[in-house]
Amino acid sequence: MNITVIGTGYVGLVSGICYAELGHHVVCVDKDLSKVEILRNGGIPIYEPGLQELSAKNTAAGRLSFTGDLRQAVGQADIVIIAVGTPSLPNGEANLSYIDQAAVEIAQAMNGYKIIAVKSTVPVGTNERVANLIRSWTSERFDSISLPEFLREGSAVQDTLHPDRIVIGADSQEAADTMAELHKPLTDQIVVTDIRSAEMLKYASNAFLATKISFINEIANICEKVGADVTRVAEGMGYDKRIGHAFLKAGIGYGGSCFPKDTRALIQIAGNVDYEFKLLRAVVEVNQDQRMSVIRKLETIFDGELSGKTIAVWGLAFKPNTDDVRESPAVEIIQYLVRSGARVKAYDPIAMQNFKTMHGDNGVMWCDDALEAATGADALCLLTEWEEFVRVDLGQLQSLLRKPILIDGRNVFKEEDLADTAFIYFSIGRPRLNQGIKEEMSALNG
Ligand SMILES: NC(=O)c1ccc[n+]([C@@H]2O[C@H](COP(=O)([O-])OP(=O)(O)OC[C@H]3O[C@@H](n4cnc5c(N)ncnc54)[C@H](O)[C@@H]3O)[C@@H](O)[C@H]2O)c1
Ligand SMILES: O=c1ccn([C@@H]2O[C@H](COP(=O)(O)OP(=O)(O)O[C@H]3O[C@H](CO)[C@@H](O)[C@H](O)[C@H]3O)[C@@H](O)[C@H]2O)c(=O)[nH]1
Repeated sequence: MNITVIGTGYVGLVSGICYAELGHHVVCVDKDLSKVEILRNGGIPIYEPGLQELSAKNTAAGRLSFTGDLRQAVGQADIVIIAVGTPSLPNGEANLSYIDQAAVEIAQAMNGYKIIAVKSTVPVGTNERVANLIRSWTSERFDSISLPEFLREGSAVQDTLHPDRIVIGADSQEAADTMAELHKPLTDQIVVTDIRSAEMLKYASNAFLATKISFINEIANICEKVGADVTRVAEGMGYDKRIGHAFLKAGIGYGGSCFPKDTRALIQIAGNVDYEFKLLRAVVEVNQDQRMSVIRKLETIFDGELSGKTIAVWGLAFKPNTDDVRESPAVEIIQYLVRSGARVKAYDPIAMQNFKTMHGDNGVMWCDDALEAATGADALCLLTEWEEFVRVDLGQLQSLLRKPILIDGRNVFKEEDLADTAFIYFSIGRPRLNQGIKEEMSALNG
């Protein structure tokens, strides 16, 4: 098959490279020519484990190429996949301007029958909108396919080559069969449905996972008050096959380019048909508040006074193994600390440059390694569970901090890790591990 993918963000790039890996001829198009340049030179504009090697292999095999020339790339395609961004508008609705623009550009480049698949996450009805737009520009035949993507950043290659399922929304049996054939080497679990159900299925999946996270975070908050351990609670719950272990890790809430925007968009999708999605509104509200749990703990420790304190921050990415800082909890936490007059020393193994580019310097002191950030700090907040943080020598860390205060926003340390240390340690929903009772704090503050 000749496949053209529009957009070389996470989804376009990873899926394009993986279709090439399956033996298809793939052209990835981006209007951002600086990305095309990086890709053509063998680079990858995002940090995603395993992607560079796969890209190099398939480019060398002559199956994969990158271009800014959408017209030519569409002209030679049997299947065109739209994978452009659908960011939030100020009211939470999905911004469809990139989708619309891509649709018009595809229409103008049509030179015969093609399948046009939308991989971007789009509100119900968007595939029809795309089809109508294309029809208004060209009389060439085409079939629309909704092809929602379920990859996770940080494990995107694995997720794409070994997906739990492929969802194909179609109103043409022939086009659905072609798409099923294309994805057959990846999984037997291919769900073929109508287009609107496929569009809804994507939002429902993300909203459900976000709900699990907010649920366990609320359980964690109650655990803190009643003396229970949320990690044991989640473990025990997870053995129930109807519940499962996944997405029950309590922490500082979900971030990233998908859950926050897609939960907001689904609330709007419901609102547009006069349905108030009360449960999802609460999920979003809980998530927003959860970010502040780190701040609340710091304020308790320092008697409400963060001004003049030096706070080390470990982790800026919204999760490990990615350089993505879009809607990362670290953004609001750092901004709050800076506003409160604290001096912030921050470190992330991969995401520091992205953070500076997107959110500016913020008066933060950027550090070259984790221990440099911790040195001389009055407290350390761990916000992303990067492996190098999990493996830190806690004895050495303790000796470098001015005060041995550790706020673990991701519950990475266990009781035995802390046993021989004098850390004043706070995590999420594990009050028995919260070392550092009020008297110790008074002594420290005094
Ligand atoms: N990031 C993820 O992990 C993920 C996973 C599943 C689904 N999604 C969904 O996939 C979509 C894309 O997400 P992303 O994170 O890959 O996006 P992104 O914003 O990182 O990248 C989109 C790319 O498309 C390019 N683009 C926009 N309009 C174009 C046009 N007309 N012609 C050529 N290129 C164009 C942009 O320059 C950009 O490089 C979104 O709807 C998102 O919700 C994302
Ligand atoms: O138990 C958990 C699991 C995740 N998270 C947080 O949730 C966010 C999202 O994590 P994850 O889902 O792993 O990352 P994404 O790359 O955003 O992937 C989600 O969003 C994508 C875009 O729609 C979908 O394709 C994926 O299926 C969906 O998992 C991160 O901030 C995590 O720290 C938790 O707090 N607790």
